[in-house]
Amino acid sequence: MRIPFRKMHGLGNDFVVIDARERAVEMSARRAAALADRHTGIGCDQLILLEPSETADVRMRIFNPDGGEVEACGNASRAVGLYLGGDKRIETLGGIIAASTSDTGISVAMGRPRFGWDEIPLAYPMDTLTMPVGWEDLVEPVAVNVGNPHVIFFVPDTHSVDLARLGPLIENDPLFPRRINVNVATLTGPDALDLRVWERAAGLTRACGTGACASAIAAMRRKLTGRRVTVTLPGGPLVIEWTDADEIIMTGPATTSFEGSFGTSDYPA
Ligand SMILES: N[C@@H](CCC[C@H](N)C(=O)O)C(=O)O
Repeated sequence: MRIPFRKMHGLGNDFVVIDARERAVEMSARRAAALADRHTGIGCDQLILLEPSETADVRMRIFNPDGGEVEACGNASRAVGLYLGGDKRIETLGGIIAASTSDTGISVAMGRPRFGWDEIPLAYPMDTLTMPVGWEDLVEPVAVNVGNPHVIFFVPDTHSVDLARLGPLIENDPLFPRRINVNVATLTGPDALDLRVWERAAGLTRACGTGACASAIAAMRRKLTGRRVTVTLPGGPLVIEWTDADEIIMTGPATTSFEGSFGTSDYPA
């Protein structure tokens, strides 16, 4: 049997999107990891499975390239918004989010940020606005959960950080019982950040939508910026707003690259 898929990306953060709303597709960690493999599979940063939902218009399941299922993916949310069109409520493990398309791009209401040490989660209590921890030159980060867990370091220049080496050390530190996405951010203007992200289980990516949300919220909490910030990633910019209703709104592009199909016997569940 063959399963159709759509290859999409948001600012170069790329996805294999499988629409399983009409016909169920069994997804195991083994199958997700095999499909995501860039050498022997289709290749992607995350695999996205769309299923029927009882609480929203669609259920979006997100698998990292190691096959682990996770709570949130900002760039994939915009890609799914583009694919479905119009205004859609999307159920995720991190909560219900809402995507809408307009001339300026795709906006997603990503939910509320959480700051409690046990909501990140961290292994033990501490201040999440100025964490009393460090890894070499990366010190005193902010921790924010925007559906998934993030830690944000404000640095003088994101490009001078060896994120390929430090990212996995921090991601797998016992301080983070569910591991962590690692962000390094630089303030480049009154409401502008540069950002690079080491994604949990995916490594360095061209862009991370939830990383942009978490870093913008961290900058706002530290009073470095106003409540609407442009975050520029290696793949391009996203606009992040934190509304008075405590909702994070992310706006940016999404693109379809191509459509194809794979054989279930080539990628056993
Ligand atoms: N690329 C994503 C984040 C995907 C999930 C992340 N790797 C995690 O494990 O939490 C985004 O655009 O937000």
